[in-house]
Amino acid sequence: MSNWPKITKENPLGLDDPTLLVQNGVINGKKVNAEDGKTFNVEDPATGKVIGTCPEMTLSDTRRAIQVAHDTFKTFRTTTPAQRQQWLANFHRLVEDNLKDIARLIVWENGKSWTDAMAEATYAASFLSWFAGEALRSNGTTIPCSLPGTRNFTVKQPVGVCALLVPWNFPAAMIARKIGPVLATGCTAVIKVPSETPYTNLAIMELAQRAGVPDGVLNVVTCEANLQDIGKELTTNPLIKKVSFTGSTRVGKILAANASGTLKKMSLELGGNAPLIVFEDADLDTAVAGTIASKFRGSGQTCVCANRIYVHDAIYDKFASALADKVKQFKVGPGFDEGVTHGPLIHMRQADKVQEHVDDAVSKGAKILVGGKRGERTAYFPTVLADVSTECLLNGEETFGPLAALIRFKTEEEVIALANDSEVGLAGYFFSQDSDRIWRVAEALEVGMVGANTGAISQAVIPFGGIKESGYGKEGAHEGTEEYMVTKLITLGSRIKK
Ligand SMILES: NC(=O)c1ccc[n+]([C@@H]2O[C@H](COP(=O)([O-])OP(=O)(O)OC[C@H]3O[C@@H](n4cnc5c(N)ncnc54)[C@H](O)[C@@H]3O)[C@@H](O)[C@H]2O)c1
Ligand SMILES: O=CCCC(=O)O
Repeated sequence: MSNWPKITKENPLGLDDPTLLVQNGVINGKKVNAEDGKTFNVEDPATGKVIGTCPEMTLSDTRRAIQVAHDTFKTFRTTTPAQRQQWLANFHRLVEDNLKDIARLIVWENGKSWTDAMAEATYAASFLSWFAGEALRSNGTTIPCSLPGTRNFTVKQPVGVCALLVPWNFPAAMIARKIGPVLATGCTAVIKVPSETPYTNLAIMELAQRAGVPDGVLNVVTCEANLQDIGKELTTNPLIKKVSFTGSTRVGKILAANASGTLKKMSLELGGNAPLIVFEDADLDTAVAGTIASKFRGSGQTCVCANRIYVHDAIYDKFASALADKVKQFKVGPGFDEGVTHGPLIHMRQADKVQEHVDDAVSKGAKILVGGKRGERTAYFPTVLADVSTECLLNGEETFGPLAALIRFKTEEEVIALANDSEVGLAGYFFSQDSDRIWRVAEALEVGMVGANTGAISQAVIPFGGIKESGYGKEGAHEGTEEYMVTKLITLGSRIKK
């Protein structure tokens, strides 16, 4: 069955609800253009065709959005948890009702396959339902006193105005993971959406408004050329009290340096370079399925994608051939095409990087088992490389593309050292049926998240985030709510007895 939407002049992206295509920023609940009227183009990565425009918002537009979020915080912080839970529950229902349109927007601007896009839309909705519950769980504590005649309490309060900088690789799920706790805790936000994928973000904002979220709580800035100035404003303006960024480690460091001037609370979900280890005692089918789930999601453009795949010498050839057989069955093409399993990459430079990593590995002795070449425009054929050396570029930086690089190892000690030899530590995976080894390796891997006998870890209920240069702070789970709150101590004395 083809997933191509029915396109007309009035409904150029073929949405069931064409009013979900919003081509404006949002300030104080109003759809706005840039103050100077400038726009930038949004393209379909599969064809390079322009699918619409968005305002090239400016520094003064951004300052206006920040002021509105600041003013709105004064009242929004006083709303009850039950009221905010209701807004989030309505919002969740509206996203569920419009999953197909959200998936269509993801395919149009990010390029994902239809199956991947539907999975992302569903994943996005799950954050709203989780954080609807979290709105009711912002409990403080009572603490036994060590000072006579006093009592200690803590209360959780919203941190204030948040700057949310979201990436293009999960245009629905990442904004949902950040605005869920903003709404649950009573914060307000200015959201800088990526120039590659603004429409999915803006459709979700439209649904938030329809769910009853008050004007001024969620404000959206769209920009392309003005990115650096706006990024700086959002991380230096004193009215902003928290910054949450998902993107590259390079940009995360710039933003953290900016934010240090006013000591903002920060969450950074940055690059990964995930090791995936297949031990000699792994169940082969589980290991192959887990590797595919981890490596090829979003055509490899996921921060938790396996990047270095270490396979024990004793099962190396069997594993390599089983993985290659599965990858040969993938179909690459525009995300709406029938049977397409993997869409194009987001940019030409992303496809160039995959080619660079393949060429480098081959020049150092790797063999191409499948793929190893580009498709139409930004597309890259899912690739399996065998006999990859530990000296290749991909050992030091994530490919962020559909390249499975198989590296041979002989001992557990050796492979743990290789896996941990990285500046980043977001996710790590391994496959083994030995329960002692499962605990030993899970505890030894220097990462924020471990998948043992699975390649799929992402859920709204888990504390998602890394260590080392993969950043700090967690998203999702109760930890993800805590990131948007501050703990205030109240010590209550009693009247002195005469
Ligand atoms: N952790 C993730 O989920 C994630 C997402 C996207 C990209 N990446 C990493 O980044 C690499 C390159 O992707 P890219 O070319 O989009 O990366 P990039 O570093 O240019 O940009 C990453 C994100 O940061 C934003 N950004 C860039 N400069 C900014 C600034 N000065 N102020 C504020 N925001 C800014 C961009 O809009 C984008 O959303 C990928 O190969 C991958 O390693 C990681
Ligand atoms: O790539 C960033 C996040 C992906 C995920 O939540 O699984």
